[in-house]
Amino acid sequence: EKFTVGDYLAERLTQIGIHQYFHVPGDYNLVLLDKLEDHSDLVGIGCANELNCSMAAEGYARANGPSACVVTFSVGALSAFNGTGSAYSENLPLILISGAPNTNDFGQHHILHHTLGTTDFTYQLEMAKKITCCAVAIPRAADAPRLIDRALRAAILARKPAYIEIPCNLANAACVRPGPVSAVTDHVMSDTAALEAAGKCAAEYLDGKLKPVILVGPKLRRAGAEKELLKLAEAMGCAVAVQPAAKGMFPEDHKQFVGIFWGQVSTCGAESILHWADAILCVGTVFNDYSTVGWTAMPDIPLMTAEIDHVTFPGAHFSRVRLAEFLARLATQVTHNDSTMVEYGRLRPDPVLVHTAAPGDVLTRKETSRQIQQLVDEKTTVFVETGDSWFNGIQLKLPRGAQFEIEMQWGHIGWSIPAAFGYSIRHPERRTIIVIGDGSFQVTAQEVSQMVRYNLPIIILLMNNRGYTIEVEIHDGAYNRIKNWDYAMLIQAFNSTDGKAKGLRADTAGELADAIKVATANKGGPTLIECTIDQDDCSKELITWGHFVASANARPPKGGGY
Ligand SMILES: Cc1ncc(Cn2nnc(CCOP(=O)(O)OP(=O)(O)O)c2C)c(N)n1
Ligand SMILES: [Mg+2]
Repeated sequence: EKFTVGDYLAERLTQIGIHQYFHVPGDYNLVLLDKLEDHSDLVGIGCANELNCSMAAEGYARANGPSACVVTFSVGALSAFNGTGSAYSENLPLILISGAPNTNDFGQHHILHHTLGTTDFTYQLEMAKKITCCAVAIPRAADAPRLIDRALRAAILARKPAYIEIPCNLANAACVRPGPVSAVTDHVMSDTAALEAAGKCAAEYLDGKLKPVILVGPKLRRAGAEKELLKLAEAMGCAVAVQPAAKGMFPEDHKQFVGIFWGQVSTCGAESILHWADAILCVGTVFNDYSTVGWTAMPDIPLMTAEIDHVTFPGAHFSRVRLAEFLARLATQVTHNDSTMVEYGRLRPDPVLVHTAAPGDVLTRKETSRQIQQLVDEKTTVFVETGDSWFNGIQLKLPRGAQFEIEMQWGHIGWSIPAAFGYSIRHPERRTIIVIGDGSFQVTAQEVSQMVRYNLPIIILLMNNRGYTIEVEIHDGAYNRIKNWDYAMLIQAFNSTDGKAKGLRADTAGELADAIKVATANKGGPTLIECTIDQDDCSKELITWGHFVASANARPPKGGGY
């Protein structure tokens, strides 16, 4: 049996830990899909469209590390670019694989279907170069091993997406078998001298401070350094705050957890201790306009930042220092200093009494959050979608083991439906819950049908506040109104004759409680619960945050702009 380029790719994908890949077929990738399907350790998962396919791969990557999305040329890839952009901005090694025109058509002035109708087919590779850390197009079968290995290795080292373009007549072309996978997966370890120096300098720097704290950012998990961070935090004994995009990356039941630091919309009084500190060790942090509440919550002291592959603090920079190794090294050298925890003990806000609505009460956002909170246990992963769901989700208390997924950097509405689907394909043993607004749901609703097909008991809490409320709070206009759907009924449509999904609607607190009982009992498929809440029932955090983001967007151009 001839070993081919498609077999080479299939073998490498399984070797780097991918066992399910997401695809939408098209005539430029059918032979390639045959090859991937032939591999005994690979399972192809079909999606309704390439946007959702790429977002499913993005969600799979959150659970697995590497992930793969296989699409057809141009009409497929350009939609998949959106999930690729999400993977880039969220630091996930998604491998975007696209079929491409027959090599005999290149340079022959042939006009081909699915292309722009010109004889230049290079535009897709050029675009892919901008949104990946490595983009390759295989020109001949002999080049396939070198180029495929280069792209996969780049993605794994950088935790960024890579792009591989395979002409439709090369997938089945003869190819050599791959060499040891360590050539692709072995990490570049820290430079020992740099690691040594960084640990020593950082320990001295922190020793010179009276009240150091740690701020955890979303790149911590991408660097695989959560365990080392926990050890360092316990060695220091200081307060640990978490950025909203990193929620769940430090245990919230830990005695040193002081809340989500998000400026004026922080939780548990985290901002009070961040502002009191005289040193902030920022681990994998991302300070963007949303996480700094329109630039109003940038810490105002010089920062010490530990990144995936370097460390900097006032007067120092150390390259080639891998985050996990740096944190482990520092934990052995740092002096215990719990001054910020002592102070936090005096600042910690009193626990808020959460009101329990009566069963007949009209359903509110707060009551919905209270009931969702009861669903979250150590085996639960909560996906929160762009919208007021961000603010409601951030308030959830995560028990040890509970996971939280959010897409605050890319912020593509609708991401959570396909992403949670992809995540759940990799972690069917976890309870996956999605908290999503009506506007976002309308973007990618089709992928609920894959949850039906694969009998995934995902619970979707659809917060129907009749429109784009997060946008209303930033800047309102008629464009923020949308057509309402019968969301519960839509789920019946996805069932057709054989599905096990349930679509429910809750107008009162009692109906929500009953619906949640039905959802947790429904093991054969997804359950969507449409929570009808008042259009103005949105979090005060969103309103506050919206004001600052709106004014950040409204800053006039420098020098009058002409
Ligand atoms: C792909 C994409 N297109 C447009 C936007 C802008 N945007 N951000 N949030 C929204 C509205 C979200 O509305 P919902 O999901 O209903 O959420 P809430 O009403 O805020 O609970 C838009 C239209 C976006 N974030 N992503
Ligand atoms: Mg809405």
